[in-house]
Amino acid sequence: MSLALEFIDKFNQLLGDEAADFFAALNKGEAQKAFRINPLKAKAQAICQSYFEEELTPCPYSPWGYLGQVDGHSPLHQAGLVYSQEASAMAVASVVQAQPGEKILDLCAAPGGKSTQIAADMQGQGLLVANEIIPKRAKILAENIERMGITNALVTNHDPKSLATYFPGFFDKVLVDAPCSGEGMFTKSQAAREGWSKETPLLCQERQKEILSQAVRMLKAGGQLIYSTCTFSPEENEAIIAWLLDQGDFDLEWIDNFPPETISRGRSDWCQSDYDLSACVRIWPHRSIGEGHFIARLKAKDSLNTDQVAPKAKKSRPKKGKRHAGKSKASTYRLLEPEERKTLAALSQSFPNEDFQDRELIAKGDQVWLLPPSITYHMLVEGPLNQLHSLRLGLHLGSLLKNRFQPSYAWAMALAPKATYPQIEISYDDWVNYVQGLTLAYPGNQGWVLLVYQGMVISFGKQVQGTVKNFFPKGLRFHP
Ligand SMILES: C[S@@+](CC[C@H](N)C(=O)[O-])C[C@H]1O[C@@H](n2cnc3c(N)ncnc32)[C@H](O)[C@@H]1O
Repeated sequence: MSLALEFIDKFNQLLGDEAADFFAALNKGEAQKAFRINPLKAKAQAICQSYFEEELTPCPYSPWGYLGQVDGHSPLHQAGLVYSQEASAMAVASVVQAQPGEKILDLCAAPGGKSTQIAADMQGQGLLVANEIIPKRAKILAENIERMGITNALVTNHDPKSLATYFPGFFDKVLVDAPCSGEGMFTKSQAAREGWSKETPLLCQERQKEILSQAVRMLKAGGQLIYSTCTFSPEENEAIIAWLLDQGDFDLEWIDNFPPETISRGRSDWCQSDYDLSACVRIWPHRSIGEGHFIARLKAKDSLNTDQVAPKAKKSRPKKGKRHAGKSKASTYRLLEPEERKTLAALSQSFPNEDFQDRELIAKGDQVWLLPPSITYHMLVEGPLNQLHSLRLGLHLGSLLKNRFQPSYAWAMALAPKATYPQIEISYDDWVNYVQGLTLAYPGNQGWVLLVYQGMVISFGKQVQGTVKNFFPKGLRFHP
C-alpha cells in the first residue's frame, strides 16, 4: 500500500528536497534489525559474541546495542541475554541516562524496550515503576521484566490519571514514550499506514497532552521529564514541547548523546514557536538506521508545583459479587511468619543473592515477593499504595507450599550461575526439551538446581533420583 497523499504533501512541504529520500526509506521495507545485550546477565557480552561468531556491529544509540537479528526462540533470547529492539528506539533510554539509586517512572512502558534498558542502567539499585494501561500489554511487559532478570521494578497497570494519585511528586525522572501516529512504523506496518489520516497527529496530540499533564504530577521539583514518539509530525513533537514550555515549569535540556551525523535537531519553525527547540533530537530513517524517533528532555524548575502531599490509604470497597481486578485488598499482603521465613531460608542459603539485603519480604496468599527498594510493606498495606494494581512487586521469589518452598522462574532469571550454586550444565538438546516442558535425565539427587546452558541460566529444575522435573512456566513453553 502506498503512502497517503496528504502525508506525502505534508512532508514534501516540511522536508523540501529531502522528502524523496524520506519516502524512499519508508518504502524500502523493514528497517535494520537490532538488539541490546543485557548487562544484568553475567558474561552476557562474551556469550553473545561467541554466539554470533562474527564481530558485532555497534548501534550508535546505546553502548549495549548492536545491529542484527536474534531468533526469539534461541537460548540467548529465552535466558534474557538480549532484547530485540528497533535501533532508533534505543536512543530514548540513552537520553534518560538512568543512574543506580534513582526513582524512575516509565509511564507508557509495554512491551518494555525502554524499561528494560533503563533497568540495565540502574544495575538493580533504585526503583523503576513500569506502567502500562492495557492489561494484555502489561502482562507482556511483566514477562519481559522477568526474563531480563530485573529485580527492582514495580510493574503496574493503571491509566496515567489514577497512577498519579499514588505517586505525587515522587520520581526523579519520568519517561513518556507516548502513544502516537506511528509514522516511523510505516516502514513495516500496513496497518500503521492505513490508520493514518490528516487528523491523526492532532488527535494523538490531545492524548499526549493528557498523558503529560498526569506525568508532570508525578515528577519531583527539579526532576527530568523525557518525552519521545516514533512519529515525525511536528504536532506530536515540537508542538508538544512548546506546549510544555508554555506552562513555565520546565527548561529544555540539550541532548548530546549521539554522533551528530545520525540525528537532526528539533525545528521551531515547524510549529511556529518562539522557543529554540533545537535541543530536541529527531532520528530519520533516510539519514540514519532504524525507523525513526523524536526525543526531548526537560528539567522541571525547583518551583514545579506538584501535589506533594502523599495520598492517604484508601479503603477497599469491593463491589458486590465481583472484585475489580485493579484493586488488591489491603489484607492480602502480609509479612512472612517465622516458620515461613525458615522454609524460604533453607533455599536462599543455597542461592544467596545480594538483592536480599535491605529489602522487605512479603507474601500475598502463598506467593512471596522481595519488594523493590523504596517500596515497603507498610505502604502496600496501610499506606498510599494499598489500592495499587501491580503485576510485579520487585522480585517474585516463589510459592510457599506445605513445609517447602517452590522457587519461581523469575528468581532463576535474576541469578547469575555462581559456581557455588547447585546446578546442572545441560546440552542444547536438553534445552530444547526443557523449554517444551519435558523432564530431563541427569544422574544425581540434588533437589533444587539451576539449569545452565553455555553459561546462561535457563530455569530452576528439581533433581530427584536422576530425573530433573520440569518447572519451566507453562505459559512460556515453546517449540524451538
Ligand atoms: C510507544 S508505545 C510504548 C513502547 C514502550 N515504551 C517500549 O519501549 O516498549 C505506547 C504505549 O502507550 C500505551 N497507551 C495507549 N494509550 C494510552 C493512554 N491513554 N495513556 C497511557 N498509555 C497509553 C499503549 O498501550 C502503548 O503500550
